[in-house]
Amino acid sequence: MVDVVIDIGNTQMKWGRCNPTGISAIARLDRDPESWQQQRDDWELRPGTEWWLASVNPSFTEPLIDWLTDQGDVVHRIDHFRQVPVIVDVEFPERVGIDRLMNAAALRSELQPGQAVAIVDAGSAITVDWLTGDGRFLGGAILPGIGLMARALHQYTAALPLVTLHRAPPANPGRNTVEAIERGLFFAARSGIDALIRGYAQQAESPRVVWTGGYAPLLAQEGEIRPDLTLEGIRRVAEWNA
Ligand SMILES: Nc1ncnc2c1ncn2[C@@H]1O[C@H](COP(=O)(O)OP(=O)(O)O)[C@@H](O)[C@H]1O
Ligand SMILES: CC(C)(COP(=O)(O)O)[C@@H](O)C(=O)NCCC(=O)O
Ligand SMILES: [K+]
Repeated sequence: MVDVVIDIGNTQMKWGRCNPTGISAIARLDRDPESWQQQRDDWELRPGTEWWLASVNPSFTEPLIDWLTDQGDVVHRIDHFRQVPVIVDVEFPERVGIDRLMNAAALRSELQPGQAVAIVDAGSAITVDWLTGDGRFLGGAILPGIGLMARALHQYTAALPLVTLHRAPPANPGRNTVEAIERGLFFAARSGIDALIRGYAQQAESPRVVWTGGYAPLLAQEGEIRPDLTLEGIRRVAEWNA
């Protein structure tokens, strides 16, 4: 059974309540067990609930697994590329973040021969990955996410404030420090992603572009936003492995 899927990233964990055909509800949670209890109650989960979990952040994961086990639940982990129905064509398949492979798994059944997919996951880090039309994951790029860049600028300089990016800034020159940082954060991310997709595309037909992650709505231009892409990949891999 696949009752709930969990995607544990470096900033947040996402829970997806599953029904036989897909994900019917999503919750974003932090490290606080009280919020887990609240969500478990809201979804009326009973002891024996089966959870399928993929994580890139062990410090988040162990306390959650202990807590779920204490509730009488069953936790299955997806933590190996061999559980995933894509060919992982990189130097060290076992080192690829499992979230990146879950995104690829989510798209596996939608692939069209000859049409590659660029997968942009904009969370704590940004990943820009390449999945061929015949289901090969070819790797990609990892760059700092917007929040991470903002914190780095603040933490490693004397004068720069911590800036939160709420909306896409225009490309005119910023007339104060905050405006200047907003432009820097946004265009570093967007232009980097653009350049990568264009670069990859020189080797193939122009790709389909699929966006996910907390910052996808801010950054996405062409292509589709799929907020639950990673959870959907976990659900599919869980169904294959259950
Ligand atoms: N609608 C949103 N819901 C949740 N997080 C959001 C949203 N919009 C932007 N964010 C930001 O996205 C980040 C989390 O993105 P996410 O993809 O969940 O990261 P990760 O997988 O690395 O934990 C947070 O820093 C949060 O500030
Ligand atoms: C690149 C990541 C940090 C992204 O994590 P996220 O931003 O989703 O929290 C994660 O996929 C990871 O830890 N990867 C391991 C190295 C690799 O993918 O090659
Ligand atoms: K990410």
